[in-house]
Amino acid sequence: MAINRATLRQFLLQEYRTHGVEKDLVFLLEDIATACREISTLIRNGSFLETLGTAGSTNVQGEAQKKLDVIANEQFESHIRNCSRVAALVSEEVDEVTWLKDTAKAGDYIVYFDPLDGSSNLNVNLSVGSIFSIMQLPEDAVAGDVNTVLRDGSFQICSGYSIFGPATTLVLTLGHGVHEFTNHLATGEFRIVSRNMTIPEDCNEFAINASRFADWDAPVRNYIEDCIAGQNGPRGKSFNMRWTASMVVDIHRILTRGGVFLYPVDARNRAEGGKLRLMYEANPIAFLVEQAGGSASTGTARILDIQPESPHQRASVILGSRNEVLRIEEHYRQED
Ligand SMILES: O=P(O)(O)OC[C@H]1O[C@](O)(COP(=O)(O)O)[C@@H](O)[C@@H]1O
Ligand SMILES: [Mg+2]
Ligand SMILES: [Mg+2]
Repeated sequence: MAINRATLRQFLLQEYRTHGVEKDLVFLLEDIATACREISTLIRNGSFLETLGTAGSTNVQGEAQKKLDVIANEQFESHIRNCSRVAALVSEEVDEVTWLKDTAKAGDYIVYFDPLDGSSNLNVNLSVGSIFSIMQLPEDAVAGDVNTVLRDGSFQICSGYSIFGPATTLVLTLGHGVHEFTNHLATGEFRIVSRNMTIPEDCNEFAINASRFADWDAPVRNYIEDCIAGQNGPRGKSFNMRWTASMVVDIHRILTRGGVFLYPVDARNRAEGGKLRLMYEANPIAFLVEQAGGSASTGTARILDIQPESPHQRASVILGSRNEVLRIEEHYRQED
């Protein structure tokens, strides 16, 4: 059966013609798509390749690395190296910034990535994914200087994620809306399945790890209690809850049918500044959410305005349907 859905390449070349997206970025995104396809196959065959266990090493976050965290990182790095315009890599699984060039030329790319998101779900056959963000080197860039890669999220020219679930999905933005592709198994090509994904302003579904209830600050507790109070409560409507422990999967649901996702700073993670990482989790997702008409906040500030101080810093993450995020920000204001 002929599939008259544009391939990723056809879509990207249209972006090149319509929005002047650089040809090098088109090729880089195709390399990243290939890495995602490879990772998806390695995960599906994990039981036979014996890659489902732990690697015996820890990353800069102090987390025990899964074998597939390391393998996925290698896949990303090896495919991204095909693009001669990439100057630096920032990965969740590598402590230092990886510089691919000795001299830094303004406009060259920096790729930030979480090679495997939701890794606690790996050996229980639940969906996981990868997240990436692309920025360009500033005029005053200095190769080898970590400050060169510490740009705030509004400098992103592209971000996206892939999900390795029932289908292998790729969702991305180049600053002109959010678009979803599915990997067509017979041809191995990513083909477009949804253009201009939009998050409804209102919703009745929240995603939060409720087991941390006792650690939440008052604004989050008050917001969730109001939701759980249901029809007879201050919200006058019932809410549903979902939590998959894979951020990409929770976000994909929100981009598809609305909702709000919270991983706030709380009493247990305050010392680290939160759980999720700014450069390769919060920023890329915030760019997608804003491009889809949603909001992305720390509770007190816009995530994309945060000036980073270190490549692996964490952030409070509250994002999704605009009116819910505004309501949560109002709870923080009242607290202040
Ligand atoms: O274990 P918790 O507290 O539910 O946290 C789950 C969160 O941690 C993460 O797994 C962190 O990402 P990594 O798997 O890339 O470290 C998110 O995907 C997810 O939203
Ligand atoms: Mg992650
Ligand atoms: Mg990860």
